[in-house]
Amino acid sequence: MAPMGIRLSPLGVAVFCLLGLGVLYHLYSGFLAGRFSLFGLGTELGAAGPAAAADAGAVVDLREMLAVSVLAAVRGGDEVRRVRESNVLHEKSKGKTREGADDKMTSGDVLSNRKMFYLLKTAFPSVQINTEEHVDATDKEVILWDHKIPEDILKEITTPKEVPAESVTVWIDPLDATQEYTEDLRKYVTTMVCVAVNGKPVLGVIHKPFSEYTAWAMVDGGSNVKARSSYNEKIPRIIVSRSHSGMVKQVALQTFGNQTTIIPAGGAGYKVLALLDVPDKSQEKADLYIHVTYIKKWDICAGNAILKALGGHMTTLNGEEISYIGSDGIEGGLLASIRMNHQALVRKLPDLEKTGHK
Ligand SMILES: Nc1ncnc2c1ncn2[C@@H]1O[C@H](COP(=O)(O)O)[C@@H](OP(=O)(O)O)[C@H]1O
Ligand SMILES: [Mg+2]
Repeated sequence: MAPMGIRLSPLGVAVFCLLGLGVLYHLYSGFLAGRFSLFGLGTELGAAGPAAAADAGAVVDLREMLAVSVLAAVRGGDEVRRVRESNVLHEKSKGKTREGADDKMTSGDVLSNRKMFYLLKTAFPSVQINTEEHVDATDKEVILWDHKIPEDILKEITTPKEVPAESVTVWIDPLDATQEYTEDLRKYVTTMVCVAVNGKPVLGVIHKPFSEYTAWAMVDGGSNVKARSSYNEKIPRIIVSRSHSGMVKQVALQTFGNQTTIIPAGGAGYKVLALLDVPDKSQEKADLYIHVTYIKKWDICAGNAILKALGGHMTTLNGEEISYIGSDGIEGGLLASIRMNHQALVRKLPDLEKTGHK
């Protein structure tokens, strides 16, 4: 304690205050410098790790994301086509599915993945991107987007649609129907991009590299594809997996009767397009898409977004909506329909857990 009777000099107090302010300034400017350097590193950290590393208040425009997603699907598709035409696929197995099928990968998957991932990551460094194939950080490719939004998108979606970057999850499937790709069944092959906002599918792109057809849609935005004018709800033609079918045929026939036509086909993207009015000649048409085995979110998110944008539905077989955040896969099978009473279809289907049809 200061002894009694000592008087504080006003000059001393002023010097003391100035020193204090200096210390505070020093500390605070260091903090700000740290913040700014983190912003500068946003791209680097974002590419290597979670989106949380980038700036927290960033927003992204979904219309721009759609433009880049279409470009990514087309560029990825160019790789898919180039590798197939070279006939050097470097096919290998990543492991087995739960049912014991080979989970295949080719150079087409890897090179398409690289193009698609880096195009999206460079344009939107702060968003979370989940992709089917491993991204090799040492084999980075910076592909710049020219910031041009194609006319057909501008015509349908007339205003920007901004959302917080941290609410966005992108799902990339660089080559859907890899099994069929290795068998040279080209019509089934697609590349897909999906954008989910808070786990809800909002933007979907499905591109067919061999017929150069692209379908895109944004929920509450617009689309370049539409539903067909009629569907057969009573005796539907049902499109199902040809290489991961499980008990799907039994489930379909048990639910809709023996008159029902079952169309085995490759690729989840192809099967969603089968429900729509697609001009591509190699595209079969169906009324329903059913899948009963485990499936990954990059296989289904784009189709889910497109169906939703057009007023259709994609749910688990129990009718539950699928959340596109968190785990990579879904357990409850898949039912996709459009212009039908989806919940009535769900009620018709047997409970797979009880019937042992899973
Ligand atoms: N039981 C399962 N386990 C893992 N992946 C599955 C699966 N059933 C389907 N898929 C994947 O879902 C996509 C569509 O399957 P299908 O053609 O059999 O309908 C394929 O994606 P990829 O080709 O992208 O791997 C396939 O690998
Ligand atoms: Mg797939």
